[in-house]
Amino acid sequence: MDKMTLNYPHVPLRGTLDVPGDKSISHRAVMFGGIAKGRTTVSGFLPGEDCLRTIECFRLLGAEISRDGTDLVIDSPGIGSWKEPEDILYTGNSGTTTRLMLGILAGSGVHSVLAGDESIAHRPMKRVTGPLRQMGADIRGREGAQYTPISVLGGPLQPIDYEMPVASAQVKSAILFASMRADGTSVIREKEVSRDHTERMMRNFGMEVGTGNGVITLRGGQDLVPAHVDVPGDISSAAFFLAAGAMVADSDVVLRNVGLNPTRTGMIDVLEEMGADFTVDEADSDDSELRGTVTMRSSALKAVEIGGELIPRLIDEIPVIALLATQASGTTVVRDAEELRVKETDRIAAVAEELNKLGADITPTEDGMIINGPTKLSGAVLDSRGDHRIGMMAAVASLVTDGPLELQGPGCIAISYPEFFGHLESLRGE
Ligand SMILES: O=C(O)C1=C[C@@H](OP(=O)(O)O)[C@@H](O)[C@H](O)C1
Ligand SMILES: C=C(OP(=O)(O)O)C(=O)O
Repeated sequence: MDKMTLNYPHVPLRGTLDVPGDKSISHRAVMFGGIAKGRTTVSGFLPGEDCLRTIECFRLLGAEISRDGTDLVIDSPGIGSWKEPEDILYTGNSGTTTRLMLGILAGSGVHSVLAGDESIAHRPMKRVTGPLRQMGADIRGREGAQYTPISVLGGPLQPIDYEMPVASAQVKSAILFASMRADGTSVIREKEVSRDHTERMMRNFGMEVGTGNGVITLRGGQDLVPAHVDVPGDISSAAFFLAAGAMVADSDVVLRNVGLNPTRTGMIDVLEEMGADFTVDEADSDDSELRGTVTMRSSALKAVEIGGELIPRLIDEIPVIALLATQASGTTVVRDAEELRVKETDRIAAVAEELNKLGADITPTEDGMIINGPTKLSGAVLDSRGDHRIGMMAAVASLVTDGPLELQGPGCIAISYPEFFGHLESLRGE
């Protein structure tokens, strides 16, 4: 297994970073570009492993995808003229690819089989295959289509009126993609609003979609007009350096091009409540996805309570927020976050067990964790468990440990942030 020794505690972080492209938006740009007939171009695309899996799926379906300088160019015959893939659609470690492709393929004209890595094979899929079957989709898979491998025989679909049982943009987006091909108008009702990149991108590609008060309405059969997508930086990647800048003494970090879609900025709200010293400057843009520069300086931090509607707005940031809480004074409580148990790893167990090896005081609960701070952290051997966000949390933890930290399995970080270690070194002045 790959491993590395991180031995740079307590050095102030200083400098400016351009945050790499948003993973959720990069996936969706390829998906809309692959569905629409004609040429779609994408700037700021994230070349992370998960997004590359999405590209490979669309190549097998007959889209030509190439690079033109820094832009990604997608030439597609359109969903109506896809070819039947000659191989399985391999989704790797990517839940977003797996779940959204299910919704897209359900209303296509092809037969396909989806499978991913060992982590994907244990992530629940019935949350998607259930409503898709209600729409008439022909889907088969392991344990009643709960787990991959899953096969989809694309065909005609009926519209659905669906109340979301979990706050999940992946479930919502899969149903929206299927609804695009359904014969009639579908309605999706969310109790807690999840990231809305799919809805925004539908408008980008010339579609009409109704949104407001947690209700999304979409008429099936609309034409897509290929478009240009300008992907903002990923706030979920920026989160690691926002946390590092806030907790490593004497730091001053400028993060440019951070995506500021309000359905994603829960961490900004939490940093404010913790007493972090930062400014946000929104950039002028006529794009539907807000973006801007965040400047973070280190300061004393205090504990927070995190739960309810905030959770979907910061779900992927909870590992690094937990690390931050180990350096804040007081007891931080995270609740309503049981979804963390079905991510790439069980992130409640992984965060508590790994950070406690450094001397943190974290008690896992059914739906979150209780973190007592501040605690002094000391170097130890941590394991990413193949989960990119746990790997990056551990690497950022090494900035505040006494003594070196050995990280086992750092390679998975390329899933969402291939430039992570280069960026970390540049902030340390190397
Ligand atoms: O739609 C998306 O792009 C994502 C939605 C979230 O998952 P859920 O929909 O399972 O909450 C998030 O954790 C994941 O990293 C990306
Ligand atoms: C949960 C994540 O991604 P996915 O569900 O696409 O694997 C993540 O990036 O933290």
